Amino acid sequence: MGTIEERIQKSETRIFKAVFPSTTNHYDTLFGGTALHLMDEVAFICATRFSRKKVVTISTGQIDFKKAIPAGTLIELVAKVDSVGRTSCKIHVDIFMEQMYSELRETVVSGTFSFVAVDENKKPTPILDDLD
Ligand SMILES: CC(=O)SCCNC(=O)CCNC(=O)[C@H](O)C(C)(C)COP(=O)(O)OP(=O)(O)OC[C@H]1O[C@@H](n2cnc3c(N)ncnc32)[C@H](O)[C@@H]1OP(=O)(O)O
Repeated sequence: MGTIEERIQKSETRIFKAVFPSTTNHYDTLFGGTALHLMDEVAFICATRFSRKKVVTISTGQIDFKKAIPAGTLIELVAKVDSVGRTSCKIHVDIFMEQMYSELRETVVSGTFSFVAVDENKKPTPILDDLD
């Protein structure tokens, strides 16, 4: 299955979304709760692809909303393993905002999510067990 570093590279996970009005609030910007939902989802996919085990969210770190994300833009969520413990791993997520009709791209939201690998009894189990 490769080294930890190779698994971290291979499990980097990216999702693009168009910010349509159905996802925005009354300011015409992406609703914060929707951003959190998408971040938890991409972090979950990344942790799952990294460990190839059942994982559950145990905590979130600080989430920084640096800029509002207007309707009519594109966003890319990028999740990457930040650190690895015995049964847990921490995933860093950035949301990049892109204009549709120019190359302008900037980081607008960042945060971390921690996951624990669980066994069939829902108890913590080693996050990796088949390292080369
Ligand atoms: C994908 C989803 O939608 S999941 C839904 C939301 N999440 C859930 O429902 C999870 C509910 N929580 C639980 O079931 C339990 O807390 C479990 C199974 C995750 C952990 O059980 P616990 O007995 O509390 O875990 P334990 O104390 O042994 O710690 C396990 C790991 O979590 C880490 N951990 C514990 N608390 C935290 C925390 N607040 N933040 C970050 N890591 C933590 C520990 O350091 C340990 O990591 P390590 O082995 O890498 O050093």
